[in-house]
Amino acid sequence: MGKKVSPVKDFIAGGVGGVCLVFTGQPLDTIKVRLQTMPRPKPGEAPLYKGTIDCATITIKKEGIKGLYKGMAAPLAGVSPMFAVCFLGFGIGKKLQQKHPTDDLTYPQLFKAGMLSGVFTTAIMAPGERIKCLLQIQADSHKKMYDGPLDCAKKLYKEGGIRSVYRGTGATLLRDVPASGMYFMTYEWLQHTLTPAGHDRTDLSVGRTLFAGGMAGIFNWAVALPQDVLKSRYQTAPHGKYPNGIRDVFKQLMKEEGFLSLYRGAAPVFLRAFPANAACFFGYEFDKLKVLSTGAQLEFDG
Ligand SMILES: CC(=O)O[C@H](CC(=O)[O-])C[N+](C)(C)C
Repeated sequence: MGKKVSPVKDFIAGGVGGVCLVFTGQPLDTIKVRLQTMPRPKPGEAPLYKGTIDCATITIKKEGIKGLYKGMAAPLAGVSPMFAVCFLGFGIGKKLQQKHPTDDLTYPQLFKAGMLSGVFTTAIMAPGERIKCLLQIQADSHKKMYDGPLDCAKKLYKEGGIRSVYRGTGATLLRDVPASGMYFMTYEWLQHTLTPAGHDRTDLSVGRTLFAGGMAGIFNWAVALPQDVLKSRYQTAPHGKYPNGIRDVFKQLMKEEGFLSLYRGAAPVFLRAFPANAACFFGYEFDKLKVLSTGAQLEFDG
């Protein structure tokens, strides 16, 4: 028999998990976006970055450690509500499929609940990612385009209204709907598999919780990476460069850089995925336990 689903507890604990994820994952996220969006070298020219370590070294040399934390204000401000909504969406997705509040769900049902969570988060994720990516690729120079997330949002709005702020929404959905399905299904599957017989999931050790969370992140990105490359390119391109959206980005990538370019940034993505998501689920479970143990009346029975 499963536990009663409480989307409100999920909302609060998800927010805490999101903050843990940003602090742990931001430097490798910056490297990922820089590798994904660097200009293609002309024949005979060296690429801007040769790989993950080269990108990290150049960034630290030119901009200091703070260069790796560039654009963090946007995900920090957005990620807490985003992960709160993400876990809330998953909770609602589960609830919608249960006939009885303590019913266990099958793995395909958990996948579907995860996909619903991906739809929920896109409203916050799409503009957050647009601003974050633009700030992350902005090298430290005197000719900075954007003076922080708010300035960036204002300038995008001035340039093309709300459509510009939300550029990349389709790509974000294409990435996060299947990825979130995978994320939550893997986490629940591993939690179930790692729980010793006769014990409850809440008894799971910290190490096993970290492992399940980290692996959920790896599975998430195994599904999300190609769409993420398209999204990063599209969201950081100059206005009007890709009139047909990510279809144009895809055609250009296939023509000029080949299929493997869809996996650009794989090293920092997978290096980040495990620790960042282990931290996220740790924050989530820890906070959920705290909320449960304080006996807070947060059940959502509607
Ligand atoms: C693409 C993304 O944001 O993935 C999240 C995990 C991570 O590594 O940032 C998970 N989720 C899509 C469920 C929000």
